[in-house]
Amino acid sequence: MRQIPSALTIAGTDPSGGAGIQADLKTFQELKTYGMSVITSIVAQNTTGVQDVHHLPVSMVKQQFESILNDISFHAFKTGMIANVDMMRVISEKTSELDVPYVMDPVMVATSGDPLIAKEARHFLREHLLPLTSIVTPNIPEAADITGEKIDSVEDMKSAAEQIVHKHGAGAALVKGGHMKGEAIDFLYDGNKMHTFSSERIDTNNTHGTGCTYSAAITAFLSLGFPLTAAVEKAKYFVTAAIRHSFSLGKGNGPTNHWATRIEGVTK
Ligand SMILES: Nc1ncnc2c1ncn2[C@@H]1O[C@H](COP(=O)(O)OP(=O)(O)O)[C@@H](O)[C@H]1O
Ligand SMILES: Cc1ncc(COP(=O)(O)OP(=O)(O)O)c(N)n1
Repeated sequence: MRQIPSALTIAGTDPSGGAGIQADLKTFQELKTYGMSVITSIVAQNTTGVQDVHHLPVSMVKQQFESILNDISFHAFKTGMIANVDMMRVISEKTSELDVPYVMDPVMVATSGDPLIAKEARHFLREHLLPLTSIVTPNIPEAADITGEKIDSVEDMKSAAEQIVHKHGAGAALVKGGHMKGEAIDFLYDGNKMHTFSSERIDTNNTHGTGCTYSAAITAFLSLGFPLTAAVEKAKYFVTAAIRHSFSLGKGNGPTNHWATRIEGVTK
């Protein structure tokens, strides 16, 4: 008998519930995956931006991770906001001992423009964490930061995806086109082949937490046993439905709607 699918997220919090750990756990739940979490930073944020951040001591991040590792196994895990090099070092040490798919959302800056990780942490992420991933899911500014090259076209997106795998050692790279105009096109390069996932662009500003939700959905589908390309295809469908049913909340960019994806039958 297969165990209940389970997944872990290592990330920061969002009290308004649209991004971070909260979005990840809602996504796992919708996709019938038992969710667990290691909190890296407590972020005071809402739909308008980030008001304050408290990074947990690295010993506490390590202890949370060990509490899980010493007791429970899981089928896949993801990382989101990892604020500094000390936290990244601990996470990379533990990750190199694991043998389950690792999905990295290389969170750097919130859509509001507020930085979420230290500048010097970007270098560590690129050098030490990326090579441990099964897949990394950068948006366009994040992909440009990793490769050091501008991304202005779909050709640039594809080239970034290839470089992130061949030059920087990621297992696979999904470069997301949410920040481009026109269709919402993402490119997955798996080391051999380029795959394209596209949807119509939905006319909404309520996209807070889309990257978190997408990477959490990929993690959930991997924990359910789907191969990588199928997991991304299903996750794209899931995040598109969540954006289609996104709603106004607060004074800024509202969240995607994890629950409403049931309306479209994504989670059957
Ligand atoms: N307005 C939109 N309509 C449809 N899909 C979108 C829209 N905005 C973003 N997406 C999709 O949501 C996912 C998250 O992408 P993106 O916004 O680039 O990431 P992030 O939230 O990390 O900045 C991608 O699949 C992207 O194509
Ligand atoms: C705690 C935390 N982690 C990540 C983000 C960024 O979320 P993302 O899904 O990239 O989308 P935006 O919220 O930036 O639209 C965050 N805000 N908080």
